[in-house]
Amino acid sequence: MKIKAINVSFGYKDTEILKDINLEVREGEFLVLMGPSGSGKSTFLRLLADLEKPNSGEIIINNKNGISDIAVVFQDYSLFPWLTAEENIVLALKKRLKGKKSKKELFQLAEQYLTMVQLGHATKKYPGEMSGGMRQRAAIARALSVGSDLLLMDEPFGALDPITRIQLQELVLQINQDQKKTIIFVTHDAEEAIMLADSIVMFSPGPPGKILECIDVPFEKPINRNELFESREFIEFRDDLLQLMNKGIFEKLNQKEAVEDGGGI
Ligand SMILES: Nc1ncnc2c1ncn2[C@@H]1O[C@H](COP(=O)(O)OP(=O)(O)OP(=O)(O)O)[C@@H](O)[C@H]1O
Repeated sequence: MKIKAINVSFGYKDTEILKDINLEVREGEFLVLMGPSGSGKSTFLRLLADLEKPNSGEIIINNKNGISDIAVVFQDYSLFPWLTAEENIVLALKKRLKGKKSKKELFQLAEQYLTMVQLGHATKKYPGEMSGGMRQRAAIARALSVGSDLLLMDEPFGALDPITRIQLQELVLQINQDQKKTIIFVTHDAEEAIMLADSIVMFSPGPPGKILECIDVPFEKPINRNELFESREFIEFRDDLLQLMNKGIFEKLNQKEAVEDGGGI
C-alpha cells in the first residue's frame, strides 16, 4: 500500500479548501492529521477515499489487495441504524465477496470481525441499543470487513468518554501493528495524536488549508501511557505541537485583522 498526494488542490466553487498538498504515506504507517477546525482535514480524507476528486494534482493509492473500496470510520454515522451489528458487517462483506460465500458463512465471518473488536456478545444489537464506544467498535469491525489495507478515521473517538477512548486507541494500535493496516487518523487531541502516530501532519488554518509541517513522533511503540505522560520529553513534544497549531491560528487571525483594518480605510 503506497499513498501519495502530489500537488493536490481542491475547492468548492469560489473557495479554495486545500492547496498544494504533497504527502507520502509509508506502508503500515500510522499517520495522524491535526490542525484547526476548517483546515481541510476531513476534506483531505474524502479525497483519499475517492468521495471527491482533486481540482488539480494527483492522489495515488496502490491497494495491494486490489480492493477498490477504502474503509472510513467517522465520528458517527458509520453504521446503518436499521441493521444489527452483524447485518451491518454482512452488508460490507457481501459487497466485497460478491456471491462467493453463503449467507451462513457471511454471518460467521461477521461474528469473527465483531469478536475481534470485543463485540462478540452484541452481534444482534442495533446501533441505537449500543453505547457510543460499542458503536465505534462495530464501525471499526465494519471498516475492517471491507478488506482494504488502508483505514481512514475521522475523529472517531471525539465523542467518547476518556476510558473508552483509551481502550479504542489501544484497539486501533493493535490493528495497525497486528494486521499491518495503514491508518490515517484525524484528531484535535495532541495526546491522542502522540499515542497513536508514527508521524503527525499539521495543517494550517484554512481556507485554503496547507501542510504546515510533518513531524515524526520520537517515542517508540508500544508506549507505556503513564510513564510517557510524566516524562519531560513528552511534555515538551506536546507543547511544541500545540504551539505549532497555535502559531498557525495566530498568523491567520493577524492576517484577518490586517485585511479588516485595511478595508476600513
Ligand atoms: N460541501 C461543502 N461545500 C462548501 N464548503 C465546504 C463543504 N464541505 C466543507 N466545506 C468547507 O471546507 C472547509 C474545510 O472543511 P473540513 O471539514 O475539511 O475541515 P476540518 O479541518 O476537517 O474541520 P474540523 O476539524 O472542524 O472537522 C471548511 O471551511 C468548510 O466550511
